[in-house]
Amino acid sequence: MPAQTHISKLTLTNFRNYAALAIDLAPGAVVFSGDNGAGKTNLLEAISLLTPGRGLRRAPYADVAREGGDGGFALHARLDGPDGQVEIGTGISVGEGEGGRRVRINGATARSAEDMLEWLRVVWLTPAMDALFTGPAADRRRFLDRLVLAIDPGHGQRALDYEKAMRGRNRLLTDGSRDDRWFEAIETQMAETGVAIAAARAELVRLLAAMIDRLPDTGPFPQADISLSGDLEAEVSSAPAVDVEERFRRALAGGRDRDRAAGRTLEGPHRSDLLVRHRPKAMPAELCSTGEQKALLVGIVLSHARLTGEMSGMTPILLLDEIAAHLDGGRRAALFSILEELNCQAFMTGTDAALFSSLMGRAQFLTVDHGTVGPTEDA
Ligand SMILES: Nc1ncnc2c1ncn2[C@@H]1O[C@H](COP(=O)(O)OP(=O)(O)OP(=O)(O)O)[C@@H](O)[C@H]1O
Repeated sequence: MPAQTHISKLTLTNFRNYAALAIDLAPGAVVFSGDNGAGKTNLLEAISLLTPGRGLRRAPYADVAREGGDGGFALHARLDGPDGQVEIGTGISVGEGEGGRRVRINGATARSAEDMLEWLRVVWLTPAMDALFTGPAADRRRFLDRLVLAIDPGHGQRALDYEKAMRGRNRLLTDGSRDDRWFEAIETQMAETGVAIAAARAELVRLLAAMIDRLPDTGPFPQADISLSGDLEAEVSSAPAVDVEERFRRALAGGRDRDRAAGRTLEGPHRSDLLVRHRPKAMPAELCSTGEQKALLVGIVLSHARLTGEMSGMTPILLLDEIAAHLDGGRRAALFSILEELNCQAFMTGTDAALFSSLMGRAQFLTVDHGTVGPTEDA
């Protein structure tokens, strides 16, 4: 079993509705309760920004800096892990723009945000993800690419590199460029990164499917069958990557006229989709009821947490926003016992602490009240 990593102290400065906050946190389950708009999700968002990317709301940094503050914000966590304590911090300073996020680890400036993954993994589930199965494929690709970080911390950068190259190609297409050498250079890069993306996704799906199989088949969180729709993802599972790269590069070169007419690149990993089926019902997830979709998603996210722990050797921090509201009593109890088995620090939010009453004595209960956080009185 992976060693537990948990946040023992969290500090927020000028972040959302918090001017200055410092809270001590216990390992295991932590329940944030409070009124609507009190700042519960903001706390989870702060923790989610201790990983690369834009956090669980994908908000511009200008939005997360406190209104009425100086335009900057800072987040800081003390982690207790298998190798002792580590301090990680991030934020932007006054006057720095969107690209100005800094990361510090034990006081030293990190090379990139990816360095945080060496110390901390964060897995989240928010109400915004309720539309994952019915919403646009782009959301599922983004979800999938975040899952891949469990097995490959370099995946985020690779996805950015591919996007950048593809935008360059799309510009050539819409400009009507016939500069074959430019096209070749960009397409070679797209083939290389695109196939690496497809290979990482295919591997993630293979490993995650094995974790999902470990969910009890009659349990409250049904097993899902997951697969990928993309040609590249299918090809890399059965052919050497160099061959797939060459095939993709030729397809891009041969597809220039078609893509010129469309005004964009029509083939590549930016078009593939994560397909999810409810196994017991043998039905596509998007046709399931709202509650069934939520239960499927919880199963996938918990399986992903388990995979992250096994691959990285440290337990991820789980952020489960408004989780209790969506689950009946039986499912809540099942969730709590899986969380205990996973041995993760798990932050859960809700307007009503009573929904978590079965965790009494086994969790830290904190009340969030518009910029302050303190122990929940009747917990
Ligand atoms: N940049 C900001 N500066 C100051 N306050 C902000 C900023 N961004 C958001 N807020 C405030 O934060 C509050 C929302 O916090 P949050 O979304 O964490 O609430 P919540 O407790 O999760 O509520 P709910 O139960 O309704 O989901 C709102 O009152 C909002 O006005």
